[in-house]
Parts: sequence; C-alpha cells; structure tokens
Amino acid sequence: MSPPLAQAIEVTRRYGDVLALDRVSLEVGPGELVGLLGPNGAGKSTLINLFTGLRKPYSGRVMLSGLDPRTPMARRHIGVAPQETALPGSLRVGECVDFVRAHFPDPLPTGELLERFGLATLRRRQTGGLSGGQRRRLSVALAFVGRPKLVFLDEPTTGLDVGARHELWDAVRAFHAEGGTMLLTSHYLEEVEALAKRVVVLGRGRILADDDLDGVRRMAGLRRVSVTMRAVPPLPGLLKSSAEGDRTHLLTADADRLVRDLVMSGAEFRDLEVRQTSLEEAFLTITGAESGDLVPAAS
Ligand SMILES: Nc1ncnc2c1ncn2[C@@H]1O[C@H](COP(=O)(O)OP(=O)(O)OP(=O)(O)O)[C@@H](O)[C@H]1O
Repeated sequence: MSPPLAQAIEVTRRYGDVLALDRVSLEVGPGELVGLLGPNGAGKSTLINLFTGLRKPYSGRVMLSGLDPRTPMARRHIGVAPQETALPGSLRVGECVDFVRAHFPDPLPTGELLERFGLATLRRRQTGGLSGGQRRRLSVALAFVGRPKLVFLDEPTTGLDVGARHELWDAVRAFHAEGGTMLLTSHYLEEVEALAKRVVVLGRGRILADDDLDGVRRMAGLRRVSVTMRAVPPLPGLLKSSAEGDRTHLLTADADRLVRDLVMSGAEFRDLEVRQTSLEEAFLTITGAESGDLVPAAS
C-alpha cells in the first residue's frame, strides 16, 4: 500500500515559549480536498510550513509520500501558495510563470494556467503594477504550474473580491475534479463549506475535529431555535442568543428541551423554527469551548 501523500505523526513545534503545534497527527490521502480551519494563531501556517519542508518539527514526524519534506525529491510533486508571497516587481506576469515553469519537467502551458486563474489579459503586465487581488491570484496560480499531485494553499482568497474568489474556487474545483489533492486553510467558513469534503479544525495547536462537514456540525451538536418574541425568559439549555431583525436565534445542544422549556415558561412567541447550525457556528462553538468561552448547557 502506498503511503499517504502527506502525513504528520504526533508533531510538536514550539517557537520559544509558544507551543504552536501540540502532538498533531493528520493524514491526507490521494484525491482529498481538506479544509484546515482555526482562529488566528491556531497553528495552521505552522503545519503547512512543516509539510512543505520550510520548518522542522521539534518532535514527531512529517512526511510527503513517505519522504522527509526537507528533501527536494519529496517536494517535487507539491505546489504551495504561502500566506504571503513576494513577487519580483519588474517581471511581467508571463515571465514570472515562465520562471517557475523552468523548475518542472512537465509544466502547464503559460497561457492555459493564466486562463484558468483569470489572468490571461494581464500576461504582459509587470507584477509591480498588479492590484493586491491580482497579485494574490498570481501567487496561487504559481502553485499549480508544475502539475502537482498535492497543493497547499494558505488562505488563498484573502484580499479577493467576490467575483475573483468564485473564479479561484472554480480553478480549485477543476484541479480536484482531475484527481488533485489539496489542503487549504481559510478564515472564510463559506469557502470551506463550498470546497472541502473533510474539515480539520485546529485550535491552540491541537486538532479539535477531523470529520466531514456534517460530522463537524454534528460534533458541535448544536441546533438553532429561531423565534419571534419580545423577551427571552431564562432557559437552562441556552448557550447563546442573538437578535436579527425581529427574530431571536437561540443556540442549544438540546433543541427539544429548549422548546419544552420555552413553552412551559409561558412567554409568547411565534414562527418557531429549528435547524442545524452553520459550520461557522459549529466552528466557533468548538474553538470557543476549547478556550473556555462557552458555558456548557446546564444538565
Ligand atoms: N516565526 C515565529 N516566531 C515566533 N512565534 C511564531 C512564529 N510563527 C508562528 N508563531 C506563533 O505560533 C502560533 C501559531 O502560528 P501560526 O502562524 O501557525 O497560526 P495560524 O493558525 O496560521 O494563524 P493565522 O490564521 O493568524 O495565520 C502563534 O501563536 C504564532 O504567534
């Protein structure tokens, strides 16, 4: 059996006193599209830097197809778009792509790559003259030049407007549809919901959840009960309430009980609606619970 394309085994990484990763284990198999979610400072970039051989773990092992990522052989089949990329300002877009192409045995044709990422009309523009969003698109495009098997994208759509973000998502989906494997970090939860089948949630250097989208939602185990009512009475199982127009959303781990308690309270309400939480809500709950911000439902 061939080894996973990327594998971390009990990996720990410190920066001085900061424990950036704490015994993290993760495997990414062929054809997977994995979303790595976590708040600022969770350790997402550190994990990507270990996978791409830019940093070494303090303990544990990181491998790409069974090889040490710090060897050029292991990195031949990966593509990376780090969180920040410095592009040589005087090079034209096409020249930049050609420069990167020269490092690979069978690169994508320049025109095809630029077309995929909506950059075809900018081929002759110096990168110093690109907008922030255009530069970001080019940095991400460069990760795909060498026809990689596995791509790491660290917050690929930061700074992109809605149109550019959707264009980039299409390029990611096309790569995945052709069998490509990807690990992407994102702060945009809708991005992870739109792209990834598997979600890994990192918080304070540890994996809090590793599941499919439904699993992560289920793991949070929360329901959103929405009602129109004047004032919310005290409810034991209520984790959080928020108002939206005349609607009040009540977050709870036990919707049945909350509804019973609501009825028993005698408070007037109408248009009751119960639904699963969005990934954003689930994610905030998991990371919030980890940091102790969330008060557990009274039993
Ligand atoms: N070079 C470094 N020197 C010192 N501390 C670092 C260094 N790189 C990262 N850290 C610390 O390690 C922790 C994890 O950082 P990391 O960049 O991996 O998080 P992240 O999840 O990618 O965050 P963000 O979403 O803000 O990019 C943070 O506390 C960060 O301050």
